[in-house]
Amino acid sequence: MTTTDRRAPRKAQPGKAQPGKIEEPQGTPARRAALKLLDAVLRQGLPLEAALGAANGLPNPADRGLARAIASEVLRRLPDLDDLIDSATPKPMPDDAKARFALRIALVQALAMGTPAHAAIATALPLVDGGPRRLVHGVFGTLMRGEATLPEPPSLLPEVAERWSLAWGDDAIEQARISLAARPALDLTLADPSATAHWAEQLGATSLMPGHLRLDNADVTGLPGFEEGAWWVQDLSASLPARLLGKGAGTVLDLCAAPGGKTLQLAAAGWQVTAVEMAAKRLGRLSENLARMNLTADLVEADVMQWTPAAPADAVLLDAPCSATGIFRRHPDVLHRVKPRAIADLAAIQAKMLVRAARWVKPGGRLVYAVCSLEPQEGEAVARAFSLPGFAIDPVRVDELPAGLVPTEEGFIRVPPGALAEAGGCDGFFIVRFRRD
Ligand SMILES: C[S@@+](CC[C@H](N)C(=O)[O-])C[C@H]1O[C@@H](n2cnc3c(N)ncnc32)[C@H](O)[C@@H]1O
Repeated sequence: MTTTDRRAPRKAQPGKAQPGKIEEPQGTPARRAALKLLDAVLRQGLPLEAALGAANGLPNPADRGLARAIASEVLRRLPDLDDLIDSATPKPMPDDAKARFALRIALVQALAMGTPAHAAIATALPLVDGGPRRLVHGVFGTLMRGEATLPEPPSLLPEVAERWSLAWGDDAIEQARISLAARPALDLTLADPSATAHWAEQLGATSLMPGHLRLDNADVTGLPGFEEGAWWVQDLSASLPARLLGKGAGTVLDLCAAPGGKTLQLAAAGWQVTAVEMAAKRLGRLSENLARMNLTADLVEADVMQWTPAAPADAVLLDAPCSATGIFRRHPDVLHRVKPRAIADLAAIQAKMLVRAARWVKPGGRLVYAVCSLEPQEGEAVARAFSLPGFAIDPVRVDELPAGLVPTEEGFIRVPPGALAEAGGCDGFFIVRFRRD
């Protein structure tokens, strides 16, 4: 971790203390915010990104960054942290006990983030003020004295390991654990793939296929090419669906479009794009992204399940709303929030959306369906169940993929956990392309 707070907790300054109010150690507000974030994800089922806006009104950006880093690290290591806590408590603490949250926050810092143990516990204890401070202090002390460690790589939540082991095999579980520990690289997509070598040199990046660059995480806005709109941030896997439609050949409907990585790709490839998105705020971001890149698309704020285009299109890309379990490396909250029931509900919506999208494809046109999900119910099962007359799978060719990825026997792209691990990995994805007679 790079965002740590190694400052020892400081006592309140004498002149500033308010009568009757116990001053908190410096650093506690960030831990309090981390607690709120974890509560929002684990108890309310909110995405961490959504909780970040709602849950912490911290004025200091460094504190906000620290709160987010602590919460993310807890989510990466939750099963292992809980095993440690359970090994040191006389009777099991409820999952949602504040004491358990405080211990998770203190332990993850001391054992995985390089925070000195005394600072980790001193800043976490106020989270249980008026409650079991002695218990929290005692459990933390026992574990520290016993030189407790967290396993590397972190363990997956048992229910996720079971689900993915059934879908992708035990080796994929090991790979998923390794990718959970690693910090994903920063991937960029170039507006002009023919300039890949030029930008790779400018940015000191590697490239896994034309139009793709990979570099260590960096301050994006400070990189060469940002201002002039030479590239945008997009995981390699997320760039594959739009690539399957090739160079612009008429009109394309980009359904469920924001924040617009695929809209940008399609517009840059010369398509006449209509981007449909129902979330107004996200559509605003798409519009800003287009402006920075100096690209154009018709933007429609609408629910794909209600909206109908004025005319069919030469191509339709449906990047359907999904569980997003494929992006667990950057967003470990998905591992905890996404339950089998939600996956089944999403799969039902995706199947309906795909049929709707298909009706808007001109004869001779193509349809791409994609989800950033590692759940076969949302990917393979939706593709196999799709049976509109006149449509057939247009199998993906190996030369359309980065070296190391191959299409499945059915012609799908399935990016499982651990794909391209030696090159730095990529998000889990499912993609299928159909052609209409
Ligand atoms: C996976 S994200 C899309 C990512 C996007 N295609 C990109 O490349 O940047 C799914 C998007 O679908 C939108 N969405 C969900 N249900 C929708 C619906 N019924 N109609 C339109 N948009 C929808 C969500 O607001 C979200 O922005």
